[in-house]
Amino acid sequence: MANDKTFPEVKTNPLTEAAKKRLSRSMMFVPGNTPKMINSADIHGSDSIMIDIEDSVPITEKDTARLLTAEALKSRKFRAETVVRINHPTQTPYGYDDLDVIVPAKPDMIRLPKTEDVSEVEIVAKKIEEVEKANGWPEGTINIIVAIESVRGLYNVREICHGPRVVAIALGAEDYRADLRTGKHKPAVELLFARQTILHAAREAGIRVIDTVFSDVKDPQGFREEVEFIKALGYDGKSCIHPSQIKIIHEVFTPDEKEIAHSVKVLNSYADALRNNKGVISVDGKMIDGPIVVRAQRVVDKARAAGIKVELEEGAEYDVK
Ligand SMILES: CC(=O)SCCNC(=O)CCNC(=O)[C@H](O)C(C)(C)COP(=O)(O)OP(=O)(O)OC[C@H]1O[C@@H](n2cnc3c(N)ncnc32)[C@H](O)[C@@H]1OP(=O)(O)O
Ligand SMILES: O=C([O-])CC(=O)C(=O)O
Ligand SMILES: [Mg+2]
Repeated sequence: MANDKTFPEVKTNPLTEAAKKRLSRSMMFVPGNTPKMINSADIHGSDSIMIDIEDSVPITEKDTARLLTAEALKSRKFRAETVVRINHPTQTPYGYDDLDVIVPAKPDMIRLPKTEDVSEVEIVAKKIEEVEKANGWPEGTINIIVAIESVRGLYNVREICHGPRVVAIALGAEDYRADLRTGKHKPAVELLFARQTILHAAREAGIRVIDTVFSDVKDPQGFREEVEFIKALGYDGKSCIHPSQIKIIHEVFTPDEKEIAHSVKVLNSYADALRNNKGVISVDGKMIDGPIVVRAQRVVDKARAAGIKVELEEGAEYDVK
């Protein structure tokens, strides 16, 4: 049973509630003109599959990719969350055609790349609303993930995060680096401001936040270090381009036994303290109070979402969003 002690409300878009229950550690890009990769994508176990009809698809293949993607979505049920990256509706001549074909195929999310202004989100949201209504689907059947890939987008990020149907945001670092006129560094100092800014805007709006791709598939150690880094910043998950990167993301983002055991101890001890009218206690020599309890509950929630059984004593559960 949930404990009735309340913590500060995290503001949320109501449409995010269903989306938030999903695991969102890994989002794998799959080029939309590669039927073989689309067909096998689900077996690799990423939390989300992002079929791309934007930059991994050449102009000559846009029509094919759009139709193949729609057909795949309509003809089979994916275990993973499905996302389709469309071409931008006003920056390219392909975006409206993408929306016409992809939205009726009912992906879980549309990814709007190179988002610079909330008005662009409104174009996508309007199309989704029309299709949902025409088909009698509940509002929020299809939501939007925006990608920030330019300085202009970054400066407008707070408003974009509050755009209609926006439930998640990602950084598109390759385009962002190009716009910034910098290159790739190790560690990626050039991305720190964007990563932090996007993260803060996402938290303020109560939406999920996913980091960019790491394109060197042959450098698993470098990849792991980057995943650990963005997790430490506060990100919910990471995009990837190759199945071999999924396991690393899940290892980093799934709480381990030690972390879970400590969180359970914190929650049980705190519930016990409250029963004894104490608001602050010590567990293993460390002070425990409200914010530490919130973090412990999030560890338990993440572990359970990943399929790990975690039991807490009566009255030690919190709804921390
Ligand atoms: C800046 C940006 O916009 S980044 C986002 C856009 N980029 C993308 O979408 C790229 C996605 N990734 C890919 O296309 C590929 O991984 C590449 C081109 C990078 C490398 O491809 P390959 O050389 O075929 O990789 P590799 O041989 O190691 O693949 C091993 C297996 O995994 C499959 N695979 C590789 N990447 C993916 C993927 N992203 N999705 C699904 N399956 C994949 C291959 O089809 C292959 O399957 P098989 O063993 O059944 O033949
Ligand atoms: O969004 C991503 O991670 C991939 C991308 O388009 C970019 O880096 O420009
Ligand atoms: Mg890009």
